[in-house]
Amino acid sequence: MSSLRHGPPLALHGYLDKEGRKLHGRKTRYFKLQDSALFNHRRKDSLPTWGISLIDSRVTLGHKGEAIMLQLFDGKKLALFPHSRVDCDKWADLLQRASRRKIGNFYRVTGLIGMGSFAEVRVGYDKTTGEQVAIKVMKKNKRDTELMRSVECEMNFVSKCIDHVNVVRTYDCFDTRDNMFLVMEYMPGGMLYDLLANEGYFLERNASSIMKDILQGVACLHDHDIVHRDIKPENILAMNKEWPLKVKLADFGLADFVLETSFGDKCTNGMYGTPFFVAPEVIRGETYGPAVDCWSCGVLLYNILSGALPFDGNNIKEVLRRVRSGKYEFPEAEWRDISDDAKDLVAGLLELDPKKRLTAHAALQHNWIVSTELSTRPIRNDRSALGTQQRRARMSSMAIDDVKGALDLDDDSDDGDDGAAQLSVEFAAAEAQAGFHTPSPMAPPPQLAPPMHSHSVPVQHVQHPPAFEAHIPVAAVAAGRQPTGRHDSDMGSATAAGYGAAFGDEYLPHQHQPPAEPFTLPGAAPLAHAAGDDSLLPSRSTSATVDVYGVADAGAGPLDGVSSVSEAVFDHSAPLAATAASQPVSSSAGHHGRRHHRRSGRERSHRTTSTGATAAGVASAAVASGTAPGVFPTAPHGGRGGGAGGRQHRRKHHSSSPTSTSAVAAEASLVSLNAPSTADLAPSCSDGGPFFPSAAAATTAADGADAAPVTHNVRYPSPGGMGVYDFSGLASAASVGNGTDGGRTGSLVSGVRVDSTASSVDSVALGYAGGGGGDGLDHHGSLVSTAGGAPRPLGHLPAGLGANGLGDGGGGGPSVGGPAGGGGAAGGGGGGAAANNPFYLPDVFSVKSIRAKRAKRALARQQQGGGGADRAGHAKVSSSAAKGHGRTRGGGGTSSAAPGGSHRHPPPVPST
Ligand SMILES: Nc1ncnc2c1ncn2[C@@H]1O[C@H](COP(=O)(O)OP(=O)(O)OP(=O)(O)O)[C@@H](O)[C@H]1O
Repeated sequence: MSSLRHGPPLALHGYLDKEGRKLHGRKTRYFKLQDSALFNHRRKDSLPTWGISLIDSRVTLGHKGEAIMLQLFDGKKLALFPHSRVDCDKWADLLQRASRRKIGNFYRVTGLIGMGSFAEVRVGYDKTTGEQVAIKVMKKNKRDTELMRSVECEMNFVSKCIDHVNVVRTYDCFDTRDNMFLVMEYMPGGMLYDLLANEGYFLERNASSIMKDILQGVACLHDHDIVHRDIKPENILAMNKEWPLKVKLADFGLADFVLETSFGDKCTNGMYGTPFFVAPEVIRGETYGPAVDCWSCGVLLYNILSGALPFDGNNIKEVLRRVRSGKYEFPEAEWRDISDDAKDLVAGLLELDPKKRLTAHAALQHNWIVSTELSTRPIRNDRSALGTQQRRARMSSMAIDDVKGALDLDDDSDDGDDGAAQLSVEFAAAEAQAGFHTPSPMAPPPQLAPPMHSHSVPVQHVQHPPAFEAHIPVAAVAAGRQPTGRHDSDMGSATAAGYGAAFGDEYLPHQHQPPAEPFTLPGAAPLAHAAGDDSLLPSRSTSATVDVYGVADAGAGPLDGVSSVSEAVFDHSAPLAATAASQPVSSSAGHHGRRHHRRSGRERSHRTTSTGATAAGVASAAVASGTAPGVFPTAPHGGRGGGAGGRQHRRKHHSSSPTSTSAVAAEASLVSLNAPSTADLAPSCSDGGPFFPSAAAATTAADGADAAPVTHNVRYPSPGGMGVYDFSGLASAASVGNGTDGGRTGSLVSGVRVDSTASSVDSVALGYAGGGGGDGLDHHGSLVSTAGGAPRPLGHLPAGLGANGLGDGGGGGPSVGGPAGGGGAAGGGGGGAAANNPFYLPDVFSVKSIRAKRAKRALARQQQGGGGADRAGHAKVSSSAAKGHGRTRGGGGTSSAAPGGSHRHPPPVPST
């Protein structure tokens, strides 16, 4: 019996007759019900010819109880004839249940917590109990084998319903045609490593209790014959933020079941893992068992205690070679304060021979774990490198200095391993997947990303010293009403599109409802300013810079859902707010946004390198300031980033929709703001923190028209309020674009840079929809919106790693190019790569020769300065591809987003 709250995903397979649409003749087809999706196969073992979502469909019995009549939410009908009465009842029952398996019936979703390589995670609430939950949304892409495998793994794991205090619980699973939703226990503490990174010093006692939690979780999995295979910092989450920390294992995207062999071993195979943490037997290509997790625990323990990694290197090849050798040291500088017991446990876990390695249960009995008298000597090692940003930046900077060398690992003299040839190819795949690249010798080193907002807090209104130019990235939440006028009553706001971001088609309600009134949050004064429209700019006497980043993102109730999306740093926000308050919020944003967007569409090809007044095409955005996060639904059809592609798509499928055209306008009519914290924005911010050198701006229009280097002297307060990030040289480009992709529109809400000193829109700055595919219509005609990547100030991305993409082939981010041209440039070409995200590196690698080939190609393309790679490491979009994509029109300005490739082709709508 399933312990999932709303039952396990539904499943039923079998032959049914289907009535033809035209001739009313019947055909026998093999149908597979997969939770709320129904797939039609010609034969049992053939691939599906189409799939439909059953959510909100009507299921009735017809033909004297021998037929099942399906009326899909969009009115289409389908008649199915099971081959027996019993079958008919069974199918009818399950299809009816499937029609109600909409996650939105049970959970309410709010903000974005964070994004991984294959999924995004959102906060939500159980509608019945009000309990906070985390919802992992995995957008399926059948052609992305890595992704699908990950989905399957998670599903398999869910079926086991592990209930252990050190394993993140899975409460529910909804498997729809396009997405899989995992409802999990919410872990408010976030990633363990982020907490540790802030620890000035550390006691062994603390480390021991953390390790005990981890080992207990691992032991539980092993008891259930599950091997996690991806134990790494990202996958250890904390319940709380204060000592004593309680931590749990999360993320079963690589988990597998071990099977008993005739020798009595329990093992599995497949080369999966994360380079620093992977066990040597995995790299050797052997079959392996649960011991691989123990090895990873050893790496974690070493890392937690010393702040360093036992197997490190300048590139992945080097790292893996060291892992394989199993040789590591306890350098005196880092280990002098650490007890022998601790070292002994590390050594037991980092035993090269898996048979001699400590098991999780044995490790739990180790003296260092059970002892109550551990050393109380403070360990003062620098753990700042453990922080997520630092680790990701590190990963992204791990360039392959010698690509060929990496490919020829088997030539290494110290490495006589037979599997090396195979591995060498895998390295390439791994590196390509991880977005590794070969930097140009001229390129400055990649820089850390500015503060992110995985766990965000409400915006605070603060003042900065007048002399100080502040950079204000603001997420423009793509939201608004759906083109069809549908509205989710449950949301109580016009944020349906935002919801779509998280829930795709299945979440969006299909009833017609009167549109909601725009609302304003208490304490937040909205400013609507249309990009490029000087008349709407606030007049300020002091120098200030406002950058608005747009992100297609999920919204939710009035306050929910916004605080997690964005970040804002305000300079002189009071006058801004004052001006804002006087602006006609409701429609101006949308109106101007549309107008500009259209204009941009026409003018796009005429744009030149001019950086002034290039805001056209930018989603009009409302900027809020105040003490609360603000959401400002404004335009009637607001909240859509980009537009042209969407419009075309809509025309194609929904030409009758009266609002369809206007709905596509580039309107970021909602804006949410939030800042890291009050302290983060404190006026006392001063130099002393990380300070990055200028990077040469490199912006290139996607259509090859423009290059718009803009030098900003922008500084950005660091999250700790300790210093500033310098975004001098931040490349900026007007960049709004859509990529249509097989019927999905990847749209991009763009950003605006307003420089009030000049009293004009100085340039449009690089919003990005995070490559998330942005908004679009699914094949149901529902507005869907892939949550975009979080807004990030750009400019320091390594070449070729432009877009902050995580989505599914949407617009990709128009990126602002990194320092060194190449694919990452400004929405130009590679910038539009769907998911080439240096900060969310898919650091998983696998043995797949086909992928390796692709990776090789990707590398080759990257070397040529072409497109980036999608999240699976496929080379996707090159400049030329961007130019030539017929259905993609960037929003204009100095660049447009690349088309976002062709990730997603929804299955055809069935002929009914
Ligand atoms: N149950 C949860 N509660 C709170 N936050 C969570 C939960 N699960 C995941 N997160 C957060 O969501 C973000 C994305 O998680 P996810 O597991 O998708 O990716 P990841 O582990 O960062 O990367 P990868 O996909 O490569 O494993 C991370 O910041 C993670 O801390």
